[in-house]
Amino acid sequence: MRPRRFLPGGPLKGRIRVPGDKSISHRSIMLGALAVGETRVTGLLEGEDVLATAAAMRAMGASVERMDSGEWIVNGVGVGALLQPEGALDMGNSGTSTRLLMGLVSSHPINATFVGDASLSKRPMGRVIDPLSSMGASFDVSDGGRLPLIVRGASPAVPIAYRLPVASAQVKSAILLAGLNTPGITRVIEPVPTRDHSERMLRGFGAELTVETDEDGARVISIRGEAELRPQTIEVPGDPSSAAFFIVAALLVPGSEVLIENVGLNPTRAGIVQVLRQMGGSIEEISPREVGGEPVADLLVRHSMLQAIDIDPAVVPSMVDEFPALFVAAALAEGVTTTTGLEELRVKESDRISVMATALSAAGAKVRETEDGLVVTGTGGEPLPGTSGPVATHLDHRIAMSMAIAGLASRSGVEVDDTRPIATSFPPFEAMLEGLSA
Ligand SMILES: O=C(O)C1=C[C@@H](OP(=O)(O)O)[C@@H](O)[C@H](O)C1
Ligand SMILES: C=C(OP(=O)(O)O)C(=O)O
Repeated sequence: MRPRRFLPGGPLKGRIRVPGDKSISHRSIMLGALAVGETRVTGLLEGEDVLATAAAMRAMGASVERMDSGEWIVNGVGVGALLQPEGALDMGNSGTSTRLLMGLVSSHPINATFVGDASLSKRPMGRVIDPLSSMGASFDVSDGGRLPLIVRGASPAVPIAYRLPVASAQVKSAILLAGLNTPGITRVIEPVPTRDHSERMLRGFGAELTVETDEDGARVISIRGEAELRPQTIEVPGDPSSAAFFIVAALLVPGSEVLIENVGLNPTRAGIVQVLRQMGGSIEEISPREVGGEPVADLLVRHSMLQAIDIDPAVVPSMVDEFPALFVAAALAEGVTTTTGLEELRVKESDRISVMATALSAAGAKVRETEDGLVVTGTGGEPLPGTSGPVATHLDHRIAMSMAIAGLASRSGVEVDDTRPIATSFPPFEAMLEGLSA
């Protein structure tokens, strides 16, 4: 364990550029590995989760290399040509790697064993096993539907039309990726829209993919297999989920003014910006532009007095990973912030509702846990008292970073029990924080 106490240290000032988007980075490597020829990726997130995806694609035959310039070169094998991996695929802490790769393996004539760390081994995989089984794949898995498990791919797999029972981009993407090597049309019906990077990128790589809206307003995504993907040159925009920690920190610490460059603002991801603005946060978008087929802007964030709100559950999918940071913002807002519809947070790297309730309470915040959310009574801008001992982060990077930010907005600091998991999604987080506090 690597514990650290995060202390209040005056206003945050300066400019930063957060690392590349994690969702887009995973998909760049996976799709590059399925295209014949050379895919070039700049701005790739070099976090442990994405490196787990890279290692897995190498184990299945692709070449994935980092150049000295920082650019990544992927030479793919072609859809249908993934090789039998020799050992188990170690997914580390990464749900995205696991679920999306289970989809890929499911329609290839190979078997793969998936293993992961203690956090990932508690997370539900039944949500992808069900649809992938209907496509013909079979699974050796314990009753709970958790890692470790073996996927036995089907060849040929059979196309399905599947209505998502949970709002999950990972489940959607697993099915679409399986559809790449499945003859015919594979369809995913998505009643609640989730991040659409897979759709955008599959199209960009040349797959035949359409998105329609049915009479009930659900998105119907259809992909034709067996697809042929063409290699691409990709520039990965900055990760809004990583930017969120610095947005919240700058809003909470008096006197702060921070420019965060190159932040991806895809509408299926940018809910946190919208919600913090509704709370009165000053977040200005500068030079809006397009990077790698995604809307991007620089964000100028200034300290603001936040007002509590009832958060509309309809925005949840567009900020599903940002709730731990949002809870910290709510803890210093004026009034009572209510969140609902957050059941999915309980099956992330940790149970993010209950872990944040415990951690914020330890720091002196007033929070009440409900079945599907947290009710937070804010201090009205006063710093939180701080913790006397370490708060437990349960191998969850977003809990560690959220509580680090809570420490900046406290009187005596917040001690985080383990900062190592931060490297899964945001290796330079602590260095950037120090740079802004200096
Ligand atoms: O598709 C993706 O890249 C992701 C989807 C989300 O998971 P769910 O689909 O499980 O909600 C999100 O929490 C995760 O960080 C990344
Ligand atoms: C939920 C997350 O990631 P994953 O599901 O890929 O582990 C996250 O990064 O917050």
